[in-house]
Amino acid sequence: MQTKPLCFCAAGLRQILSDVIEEVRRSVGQDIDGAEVLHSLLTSSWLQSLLKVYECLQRHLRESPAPVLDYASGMSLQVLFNGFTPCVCALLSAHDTVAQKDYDPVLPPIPEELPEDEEATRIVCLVKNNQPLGATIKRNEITGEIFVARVIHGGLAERSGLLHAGDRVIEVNGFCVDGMEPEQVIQVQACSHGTIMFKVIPITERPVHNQTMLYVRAMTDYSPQQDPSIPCVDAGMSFRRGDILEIVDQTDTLWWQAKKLQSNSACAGLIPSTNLLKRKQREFWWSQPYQPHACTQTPGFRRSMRLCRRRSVSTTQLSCHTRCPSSCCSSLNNPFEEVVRYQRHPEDMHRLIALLGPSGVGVNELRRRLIEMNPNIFQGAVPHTTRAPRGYEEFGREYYFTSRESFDNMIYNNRFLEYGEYKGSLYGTSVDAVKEVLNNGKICVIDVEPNALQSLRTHELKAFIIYVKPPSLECLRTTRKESYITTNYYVNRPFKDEDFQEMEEAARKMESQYRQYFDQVIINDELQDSCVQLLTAVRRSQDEPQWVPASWIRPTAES
Ligand SMILES: Nc1ncnc2c1ncn2[C@@H]1O[C@H](COP(=O)(O)OP(=O)(O)OP(=O)(O)O)[C@@H](O)[C@H]1O
Repeated sequence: MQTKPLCFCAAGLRQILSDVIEEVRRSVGQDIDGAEVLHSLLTSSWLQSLLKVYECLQRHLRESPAPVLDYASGMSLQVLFNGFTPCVCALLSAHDTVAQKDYDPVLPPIPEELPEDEEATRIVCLVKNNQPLGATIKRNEITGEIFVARVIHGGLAERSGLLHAGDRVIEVNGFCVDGMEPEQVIQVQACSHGTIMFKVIPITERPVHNQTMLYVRAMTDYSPQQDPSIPCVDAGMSFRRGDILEIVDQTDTLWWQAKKLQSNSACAGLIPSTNLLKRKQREFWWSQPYQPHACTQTPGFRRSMRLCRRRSVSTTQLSCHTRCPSSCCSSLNNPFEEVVRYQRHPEDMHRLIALLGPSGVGVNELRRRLIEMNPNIFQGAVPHTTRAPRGYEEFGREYYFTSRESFDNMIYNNRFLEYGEYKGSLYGTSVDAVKEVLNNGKICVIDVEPNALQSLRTHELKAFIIYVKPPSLECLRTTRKESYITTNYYVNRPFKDEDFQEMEEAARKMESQYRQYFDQVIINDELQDSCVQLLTAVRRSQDEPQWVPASWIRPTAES
């Protein structure tokens, strides 16, 4: 191979590389062992990119900007005199900082007296810049030694790569911490503002963690401020039901590290693990005085006769344990629901659209308008009833008229998403009625009571749940001036202030219990705007990736 003088200018490097490639290419032709692999390596795009980066750096070194003056701040007085703003003075001062290369943090000198077992210790200096350290400590109660308990993902300590869980801390800012309480150690480190120096004995064998990516939907609320058992309140992360969390570390069986998807913080926070949260919830549940089951206190029964759903929940015989998704039971079972990103394939069945909201908010109005907008695309599900058909009604159009016996059979076989009794007749929306619409390639739009949510959230229907929320009282008064409310007695009358207050109260309860299931919230202020929002949400649900329970996609996985 021909050799060239080693020249580190970019063009020289590129020349060397192309010579080498040419040489290797010839060897490929001669069938020399390994030449093919080498050739593909040298021609790989990443090597070319690396070379480009190198070229850029070289160019920057050659053309590095030179300071205009050594001390430009001297011009400030002149600038001020001429009426320029302090911003210009600040610019000049920044110029000087760069010109004098005065931007490196000033670190304290490394102590001269190093202990004999010097190899075992490490001095770590971190520039805090008002950020939290991103590590927690613990004390060995027998020896009094202080250890790094955990390093928070994305925090200062982790980014430095110098502190690890299990490292023994000997000194902080020159203070020996052996025998100190963790709170005292925190006090010492809290006192330092610029830099902080640790003397540590690094852990000898750092465990290797193969963390898999895990995303969950919180099914409960959590606040570190209200949890006396959290190892470090400041490192804790609060979350609300419905938040999507990325679990970044499950090393500790009790305290996980997580990031909130909606937040743009690079730093993770501590949250209780599933098992710990379950334990806390059980303890809390047992500590509460007896209250009637929340499932029997469903807020805001609807007044309209949509399926007569308002109807006595007591007659629906729904088993709370299997069906009620409210916070009182299902979150006790599972405080986190594993979720995955799901994008419906254009050839797959559409996702079921389910609307819910407090009575009178306009769920039915919005549903009706959506279907009217394009009946070829949107359709409701035909309900079943045991009542006799009226003159104008047709089987399969208004209702599927059925005998009490076959209705009971359907209940027994779990074929209803929801059902209830009104004036001695049974009414219900069946899974098959929904599937019939979906199988015809249409988007099925139904409105439901919160009790039905669990039965909609299945692999089969993949319901997208839209919560219709009332706007402020003020806005309700102005937007509903011309509207009529349907009362329990089928009387239409104008809305009163009490109706709005009742609606807001029902909304508050519904949100506090079921928020975790809402895929979208629409505030129904101006009807026209709400319709547009609904249409957009429905389109997004069908065409854009959404978070759905992992069990829908991997039906065998535990959700
Ligand atoms: N944004 C809005 N602005 C003005 N009027 C509205 C708006 N939304 C709904 N309405 C009117 O409010 C009344 C109640 O609406 P709707 O029947 O849809 O309520 P609902 O949520 O289905 O509750 P219920 O089941 O108890 O009837 C209707 O007269 C409807 O036209």
